[in-house]
Amino acid sequence: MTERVVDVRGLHVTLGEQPVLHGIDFHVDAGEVVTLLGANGSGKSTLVRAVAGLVPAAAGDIALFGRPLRSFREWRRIGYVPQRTTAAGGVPATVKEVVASGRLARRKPFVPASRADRDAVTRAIDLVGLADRTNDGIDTLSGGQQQRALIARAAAGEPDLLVLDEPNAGVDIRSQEAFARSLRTFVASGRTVLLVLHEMGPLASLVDRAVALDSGRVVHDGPPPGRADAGAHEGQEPGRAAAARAAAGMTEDLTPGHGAAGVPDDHPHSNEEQGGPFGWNS
Ligand SMILES: Nc1ncnc2c1ncn2[C@@H]1O[C@H](COP(=O)(O)OP(=O)(O)OP(=O)(O)O)[C@@H](O)[C@H]1O
Repeated sequence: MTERVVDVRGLHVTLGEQPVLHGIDFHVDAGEVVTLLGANGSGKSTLVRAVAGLVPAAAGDIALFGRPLRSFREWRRIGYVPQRTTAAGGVPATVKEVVASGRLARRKPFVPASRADRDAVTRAIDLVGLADRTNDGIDTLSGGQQQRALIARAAAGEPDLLVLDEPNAGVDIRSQEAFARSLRTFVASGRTVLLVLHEMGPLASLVDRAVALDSGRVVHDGPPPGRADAGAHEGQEPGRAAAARAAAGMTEDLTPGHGAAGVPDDHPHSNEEQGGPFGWNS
């Protein structure tokens, strides 16, 4: 049976005085790539932050890898990349140092990095296509490259679930494509991804399922918008997805012509990169 990696039931979240999520039911199964979509302020970041244990639930339940959040301790199984932050942060650090910091949860305290730690860092840097920038200062990288370094930092911990909040926001198309390639390698090893997106862009062919939020409620859970079977999923009558999409304020960017339609043959689960050059299976 497929493992349920994220299981959210009846989740309510209130921030300050404001109710933000209103009874969210939502799940991610092992090996899935699930995207959260929706207009600004619909609650996407709040939902992933709740899943990452960063904001408390007012009501409802969240389970990770089959364990209730309150007793979940295996945080090293989760790599979380928050919404765009600068990787530099005023600290003079190289790409390698930033990425290596993502390995700390796997290391024993006060013991030098093992061969496995060093290899994991090298693989993560390769994964996001920054091998030629390994020893460069993080502040010399473009915004998109810094974002890739943060993704590599999350990947260095070899998580089973990668949670990414708008990894492509403000990122140049070259970095978006590099990220899509690295994500394809990551999911080819059966790992799981939950990500917030505004536009699917080069990631369209990787996404298995889209969950759209509108004002803190789920209004669509099924094939990504624009895909041929969208709206005919889980008993939804055709056309409902389009209505949900409109309600969620989604634009034509998510519709055919922007890559969401016509899923190419190189879908991750049948991908020639199976196992990957970076050893995600190891
Ligand atoms: N710390 C906070 N205190 C009070 N309200 C907040 C807080 N953080 C977010 N909100 C509100 O919660 C709602 C959902 O915000 P959230 O950031 O989750 O939406 P989003 O869908 O991720 O938006 P965006 O696409 O702009 O990032 C918004 O109305 C926002 O103003």
